[in-house]
Amino acid sequence: MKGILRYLKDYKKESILAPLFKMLEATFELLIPIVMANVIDVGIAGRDISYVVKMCLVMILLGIIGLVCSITAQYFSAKAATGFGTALRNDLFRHITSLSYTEIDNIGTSTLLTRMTSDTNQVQTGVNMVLRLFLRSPFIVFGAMIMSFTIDVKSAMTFVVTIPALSIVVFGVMALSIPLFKKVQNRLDRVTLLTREGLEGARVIRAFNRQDKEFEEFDKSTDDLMKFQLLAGRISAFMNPVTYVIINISTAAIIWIAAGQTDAGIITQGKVVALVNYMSQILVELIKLANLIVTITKAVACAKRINAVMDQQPSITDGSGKAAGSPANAVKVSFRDANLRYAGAGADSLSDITFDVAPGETVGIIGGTGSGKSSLVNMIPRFYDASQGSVCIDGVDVKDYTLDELRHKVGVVPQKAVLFAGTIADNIRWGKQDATEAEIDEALEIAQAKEFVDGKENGIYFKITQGGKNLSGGQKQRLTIARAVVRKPEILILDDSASALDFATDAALRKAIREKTKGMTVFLVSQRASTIMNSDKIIVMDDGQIAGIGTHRQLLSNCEIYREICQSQLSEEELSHE
Ligand SMILES: Nc1ncnc2c1ncn2[C@@H]1O[C@H](COP(=O)(O)OP(=O)(O)OP(=O)(O)O)[C@@H](O)[C@H]1O
Repeated sequence: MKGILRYLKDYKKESILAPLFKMLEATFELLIPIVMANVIDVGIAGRDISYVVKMCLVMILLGIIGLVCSITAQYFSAKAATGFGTALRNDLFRHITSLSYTEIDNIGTSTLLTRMTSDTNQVQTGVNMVLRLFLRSPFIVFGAMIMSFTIDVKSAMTFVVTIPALSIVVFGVMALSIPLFKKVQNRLDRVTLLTREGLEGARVIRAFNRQDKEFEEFDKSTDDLMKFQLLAGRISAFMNPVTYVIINISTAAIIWIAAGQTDAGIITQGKVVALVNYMSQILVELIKLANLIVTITKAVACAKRINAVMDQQPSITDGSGKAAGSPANAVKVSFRDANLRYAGAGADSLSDITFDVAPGETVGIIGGTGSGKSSLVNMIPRFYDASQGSVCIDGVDVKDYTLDELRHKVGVVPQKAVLFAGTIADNIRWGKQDATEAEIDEALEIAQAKEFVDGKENGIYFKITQGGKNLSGGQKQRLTIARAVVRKPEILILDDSASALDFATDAALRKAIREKTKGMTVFLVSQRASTIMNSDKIIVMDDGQIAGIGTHRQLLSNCEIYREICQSQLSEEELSHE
């Protein structure tokens, strides 16, 4: 929590003024029972109507001043808390975007979403409540006690018994409910996770007719959440009757003792009413204090969860940058005895990967599912780092480039086509911010997307909805290819990114890449032999290892796995193709 409070640094003035105005409001509140006592003792006892009216006006004035102080305090605390929330959210988002794939895999996107939304909101609410109440409530409790002692020590002794008794009930209930609130929070996380999965996977759920099953699971988790919420609610509900019993007994005790004191002529009737008023003020503030502590506990728990994300350092960081401007090399990309073990995995997903790629070469990577094709290409832009061995571009270890330099050199089209809400042009310009319309057109042409984009209303200014839902799978894939190509990277990686294209479009795409991106080194990952068979070099992956490297023809004669893949997919004619 302490670390997180640094986000209040720009709101020092508001963070001081909010509690001060709350204290001022409390001071006026503490004066009201005294004025009331005077109304009774002087005005009513002496039948002095003008005094009663005067004192009532004083009370109204005190009320108005109190209200102004309260509104001012609310303004400052809201300003500080929302400013704090915004700064925290921005920093957290910036931090999350700096994390590497490994950390994001470990934490999980659903958890990150909860940290960014409900956890930050909870901390923000905590800050708001603390600024308003952490001085005010104790101030009223002690202030009311002191005022009571100045009225009459004997009667005020009731407070010495009542306040600890009330505190035990209020804080006891709080102690019981805090662990329950934590459980409620965890159940809420589960409901959020299921909601997210349910919404994201709505189409798959319907396709597999899993609605009932999914609803059953959702129902179970909301029931579970309700069970703990009810339990926490029941315990909290227990607080009111018990505190009111204590307060009523104490009020009776005060009236009993104070009546004796009044009979003895030590205090007046008005003072008795003031004592009773102080008693109610204390009760209200103790309840507020207990709620404040519950809110603080929740906020601290959420702050710890946010801090745990903040403490995660990106495992992949900038290199020295000395590699910038490294001279063109006879070898564009080279892997040397590279191994990759994912965090938490028991074994290497890739081992002993060694190969060289010359500038301008097209490299096909083929193999069964899970054989390590994506893992291999993901090491080039450093989405994951080699656990052993090295990966070099232009003779320089990828770890020596700054991430900016590296990601400039390498264009990646991932397996899953992800587009963002905005126009087609906006999405293509992710690849190159200042791309002209002609450059966008050229990229679309290479990606075989020009025809369908021209057919859309407004062409490149056609609006894509969230996640590209108004485009087909193949259209989305082609736009993600155009987005990578527009930058004209030195190395282009297509990770099974033409899987939704028909054979003719796939062939036209490869032809365009070959002809129009001369000098670009291209990695084509695919499970289709026809996609990679014309590559300058083909790498056959099997169980995380290279099973063969060569041209189509060489591999047909010397790589059993490649031959099997081809025999299952290609015609006799293609099998004999050179
Ligand atoms: N982020 C990850 N964390 C842990 N293990 C992973 C991760 N990504 C991949 N793996 C594991 O590494 C192995 C290789 O996976 P990879 O995705 O590289 O295979 P692939 O050949 O590209 O498969 P496909 O053709 O199905 O995409 C698999 O056993 C997979 O379970």
